[in-house]
Amino acid sequence: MRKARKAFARFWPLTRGDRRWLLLIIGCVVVSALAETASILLFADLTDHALKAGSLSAFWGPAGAWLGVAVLGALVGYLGNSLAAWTAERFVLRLRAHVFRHVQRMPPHFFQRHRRGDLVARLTGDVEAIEQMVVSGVVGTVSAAFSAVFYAAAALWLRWDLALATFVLAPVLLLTARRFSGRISSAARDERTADGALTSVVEEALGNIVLTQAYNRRRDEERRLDREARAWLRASVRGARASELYEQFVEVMETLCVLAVIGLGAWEISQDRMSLGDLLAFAAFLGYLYPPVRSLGGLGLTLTAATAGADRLREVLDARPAVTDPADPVAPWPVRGRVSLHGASFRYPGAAADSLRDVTFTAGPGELVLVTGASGAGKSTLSKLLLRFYDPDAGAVRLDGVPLPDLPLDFLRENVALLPQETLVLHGTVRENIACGRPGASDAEIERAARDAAAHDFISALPEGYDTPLAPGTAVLSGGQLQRVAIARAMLRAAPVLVLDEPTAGLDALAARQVVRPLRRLTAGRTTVMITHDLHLAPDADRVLVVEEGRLVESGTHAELLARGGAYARLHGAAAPAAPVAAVVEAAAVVVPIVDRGPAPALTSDGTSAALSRVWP
Ligand SMILES: Nc1ncnc2c1ncn2[C@@H]1O[C@H](COP(=O)(O)OP(=O)(O)OP(=O)(O)O)[C@@H](O)[C@H]1O
Repeated sequence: MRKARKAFARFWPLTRGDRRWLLLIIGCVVVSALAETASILLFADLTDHALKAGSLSAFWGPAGAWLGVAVLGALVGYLGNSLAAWTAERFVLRLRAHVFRHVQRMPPHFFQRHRRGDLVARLTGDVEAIEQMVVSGVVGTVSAAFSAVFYAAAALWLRWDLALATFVLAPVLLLTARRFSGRISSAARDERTADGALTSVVEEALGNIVLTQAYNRRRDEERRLDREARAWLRASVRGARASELYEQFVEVMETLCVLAVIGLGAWEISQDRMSLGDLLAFAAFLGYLYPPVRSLGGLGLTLTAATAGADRLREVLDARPAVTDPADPVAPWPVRGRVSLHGASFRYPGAAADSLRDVTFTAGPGELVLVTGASGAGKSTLSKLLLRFYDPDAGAVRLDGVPLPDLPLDFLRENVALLPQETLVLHGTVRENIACGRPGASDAEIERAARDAAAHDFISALPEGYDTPLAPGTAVLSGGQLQRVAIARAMLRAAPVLVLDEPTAGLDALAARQVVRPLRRLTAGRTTVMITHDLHLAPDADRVLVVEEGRLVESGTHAELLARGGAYARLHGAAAPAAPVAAVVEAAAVVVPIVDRGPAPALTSDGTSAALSRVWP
């Protein structure tokens, strides 16, 4: 119960703005309960004066009043119930937006540690479970409490001694509900967790469909789904059984009570101490009294089920973003594009070792700095510090000499553009995918960016041109074409600083070559930090930095570092076998005009023969 109170206190503030509607709903509930009480009393009147006496003239008065009360009750009930549904859905909308806003600010490692499907389940099922507690729960409890009080008062007014005799049932109902709530709560928690796991399996299997089909993993995925579905089934059946057992127990108790009332009533009538109308009205009040008492008893059950959802949402909401906007930000200025790291060290939360150690370097306006190193050396981590996905644990990262934590995040990311390793596609047309670099850009600007990115020709050749719809995971464009769309997006952004994370990764030699020229155009005149294994771009760089196990071990031009014969020379030597092929492709491209021939083929084992076969078909 303490947990439920805590969960309630956490989410109740989100009803701000709707509380007057909640009051109105409760008002409607009270009027409805009053109308119901009045109609039962009118029914008693009709029984005693019209039915028993067989008098039609005694019928019209109470019948008219009953109809009036019924119509009023119906109108108010309709208004209250519609308002309640509207308020509940608004709450769900607001809570989901709140959680989504929070999740969107989470650092990259959060998404590596939470399964996507589980996050989806939290944003859907768990959000609704909390609504059951906070909005429907409050309305339900208040209305049940009011109804119970009215019907109990009416029963007491009719025959207080009979009423008291039947009220002994209430504590029995409440105690039973308490006993059941533990069982239902644990089943609800298991069900919510299983729901998250189930969504994750479906999401992961569909996301990996190529791997699943190519490696005949369909049976394994089906087995995984079956395992999670069975866990869900077990929890859900366990919960349903406990609820059903409780319901049926209450049902039997109520029957016992009604029988007792009829027995006592028959005896009272035989002694002439009660009229038939009064007995029927009394039985009706009891009949009306049980559902609200039952729902008050069941409130604990709803609360425990909702608490399970609240726990899962709290876990997400309590995760703190790695970085936040400064309380007192530096005023924006026209950025020149000098980025620097000063003794920066960084360890991912929960990791055993530093991913970057004491890294210092500066990239001046217009410079191209290439960062290379073995896999896992810490290159991508460097890009995360430059974009301020994380702050370093020691040292500082600066833009034009200003520490990044002093800048508004939006301003920083307007001025430092990232071209990430994976080509990211938004749900929208090709035009919208480019325009998101600078919302509000004109069609002419979008087309100019596409031309500069060598993307205009293949976009125009698409059946719907710039209006071709794209979506994450769809294969309308090849990897190289998508990369050029991403370059066009970055062109449009026109940020003074660019961070390119492996811009040619995952592309075959020909596709890689097709993005080199657009990349050169993109980086011209901007400060560029290019993270890459592809050392063919190194001679173009003003400086090459070599990272090894999180440390900056070498810095200099391509020629200087080769002459030094150190880490860079070793990396260059390791990359050497690919060089002649790339050179051949480059040379061939001068003779054979490069045209887009549809999606790039998958990389061959040596990453080269596919490219060659496309140049010399
Ligand atoms: N979320 C994370 N939590 C813990 N450790 C991480 C996380 N992300 C990366 N690391 C670790 O940090 C180190 C540097 O990783 P990083 O991705 O920066 O390497 P990289 O040089 O870009 O590698 P690659 O060239 O393969 O992309 C690695 O040892 C990696 O295991």
